[in-house]
This record gives sequence, C-alpha cells and structure tokens, in this order.
Amino acid sequence: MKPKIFIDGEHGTTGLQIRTLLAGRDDLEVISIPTERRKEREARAEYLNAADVAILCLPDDAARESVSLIENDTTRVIDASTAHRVAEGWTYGFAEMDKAQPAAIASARRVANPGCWPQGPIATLRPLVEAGLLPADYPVTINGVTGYSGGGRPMIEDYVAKGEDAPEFFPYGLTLHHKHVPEIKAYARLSHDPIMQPAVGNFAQGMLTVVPLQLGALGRVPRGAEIHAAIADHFAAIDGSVVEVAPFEKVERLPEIDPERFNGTNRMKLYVFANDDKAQALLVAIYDNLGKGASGAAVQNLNLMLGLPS
Ligand SMILES: NC(=O)C1=CN([C@@H]2O[C@H](COP(=O)(O)OP(=O)(O)OC[C@H]3O[C@@H](n4cnc5c(N)ncnc54)[C@H](OP(=O)(O)O)[C@@H]3O)[C@@H](O)[C@H]2O)C=CC1
Ligand SMILES: CC(=O)N[C@@H](CCC(=O)OP(=O)(O)O)C(=O)O
Repeated sequence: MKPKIFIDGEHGTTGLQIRTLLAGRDDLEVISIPTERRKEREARAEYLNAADVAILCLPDDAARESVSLIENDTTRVIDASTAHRVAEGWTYGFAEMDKAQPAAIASARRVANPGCWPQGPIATLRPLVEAGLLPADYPVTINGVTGYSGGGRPMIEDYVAKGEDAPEFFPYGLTLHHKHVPEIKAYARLSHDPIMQPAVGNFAQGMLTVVPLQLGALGRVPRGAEIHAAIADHFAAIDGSVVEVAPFEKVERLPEIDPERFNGTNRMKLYVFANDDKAQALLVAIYDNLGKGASGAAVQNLNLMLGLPS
C-alpha cells in the first residue's frame, strides 16, 4: 500500500507548491479534501486521521487545531507553520543542521518544518558556535531580503494588485519581535536573541540572508579561512546534504549573489566573505523561500520519514 499524504491547506502558497512537487510521484497517494469542506473541522479530522503523513500548510492556530484533531498513533505530521518549532516532542526539520538530524527526522512522529528566514543563519552560525569560533553570547544581527511570496497569499495579492506601485524594497520587523527569533536562537545555539532585520523585495520568490560578524570584539580572533573551513567541514559531514558551501574567495562583487538564483529548487548555497585586516566577516546564504525555505524542505522531510529517495 502506498503511504497516504494529506496536505492540510493545499490551496495556499506552501501547500500548492508541495502538491506540485508531489504531482509526479507514484510511490505516494495524495488524498485531497473537497475544496468547499477544507475549513470544516469534521472533514479535516477525517482526512488527518486517514493519512500516514499530514503536512500542515496553515496559519499557526489552524495548525495547532489540526494536531489536536489527530486521534490515532499512526498519523505522522510535518508542520510548515511556526507553531511547533521549539515545542517539546517535535523534531526540527532542518536535515543539514546536524549529523544526527536526518535520522532524527526519519524516526520522528512530529516534525516542525523550519521557517524560511532561520535556515540560512542557522546553517552558517551553528557550525561556528559548535567549533568554538563564535561564543554562544555573540550579539548576532541577521539582515536579508525575501520575495513577497514569503508573506503568503495576502502579500502576494497585495503586490499583484499594486503592480508598478508596489515598493521595490521595504524593511520590516521593526518592533524586533520577529516570529523566527526563538528557533534561530535555539538551533544556532545562541544564548541571546539575535536581531532580525528582514526586508521584502519586489520579486515573487527567493531569499538571501546576511550575518555580519565583528570578529575584533572576540578574545581570539578567527581568520576568514578558519570560519569558512568550519562551515565547509560541517556540511561535508552531512549525508545527503542539499547545502553547498562556495569556495572562500576575496572578491568585491559576485554576480551570483542573487536571491532568486535557486528559485524552483531545494538548493542552498553558503558564502563566507572576510577582511582579516579589519577582523570582519559576512556569512551569506541564498535559497528559495518556497523551496528549501518551505515546500522543498517539507518534501525532503517527507522522504526521510518514509525512507524514500529524495
Ligand atoms: N510563504 C512562505 O515563504 C512560507 C510559509 N510558511 C508557513 O506555512 C504556512 C502556510 O503559509 P502560506 O502557504 O504562505 O500561507 P497562505 O496564506 O498562502 O495559505 C494558507 C492556507 O491555509 C488555509 N487556511 C487558513 N485557515 C484555515 C483553516 N482554519 N482550516 C483549513 N485551511 C485554512 C488558507 O485557505 P484560504 O486561503 O481559503 O483562507 C490557505 O489555503 C504558514 O504557517 C507559514 O508561516 C513556512 C515557510 C515559508
Ligand atoms: C515576507 C514575510 O512576511 N515573511 C514572513 C516569513 C515567512 C513565513 O511565512 O514564515 P515561516 O517561514 O515561519 O512560515 C515573516 O517574516 O514573518
């Protein structure tokens, strides 16, 4: 029997992309709720309990409700929302975060798919904290830009409606309460909240994160090549990693530093730039907010959970 997959919220931005990614698969059966019943509790409960894996592509409250509607021990869950990312009993679905993570995801009953913003910063910071090159209390700031699909259907509709009047670039998160701070702090192994300084650009999808480092403030100042080696060594040790680490280069500009570069893929590429004389470095990550940032990671986790090839 093929595993049954239910995408709760399959008509939203993330759900639709997962539906598309699974469309050609004959090793799975996708069970779809009738559109007119998609928000009925009873109908969702029926589909959730019939599924081997339920993928929740819903706002946080609706995702919590879906989990509460599961009454059996057999339905496994991948939650794409923010609801369970630092919750007890949930496994964080960033497979490349740690050598042990693919096996942890494979055996988990509850997987919290990571947020789009956190994956780049976690990918670059965690190896440095683990290698002792950055202390856990380093005051981290995260800059970056995402396509407007990061705001889900409401933001997409707003940008499309505004057309040429849509802003080219706007920073947000100005109250310093961004919803991704707790998971970045937890999984990058930081002891303090990082500052999140996100922005939306006038393009549909793709994202770029930048973590600037003032290394001169540290007791022992690591050189750029050391920082790069720690990150490259981390990812070289991860089985099946979709994360690539660019060679360490000293360049003023690099045309491939483009947030849309990996759109439509599950790839992520990391870069380290440094100026050793100034004891400064930049950690850059590029990926698709809807790919590795959401639906691509969900499908990667689904394959791991079912023991299927990616
Ligand atoms: N967009 C992104 O880049 C990323 C999004 N995510 C997360 O994925 C989740 C979904 O986001 P996204 O796809 O962007 O959002 P969308 O707004 O595009 O889609 C949400 C979907 O959920 C449906 N929905 C809302 N309430 C209920 C309910 N009570 N019962 C059933 N269905 C419901 C909506 O239906 P309707 O439209 O009919 O109201 C819609 O189809 C969110 O938690 C988001 O944080 C995660 C990573 C990245
Ligand atoms: C542009 C925009 O608003 N982006 C959202 C993040 C995208 C998203 O939906 O967050 P998750 O990855 O946690 O699901 C935000 O910054 O809150």
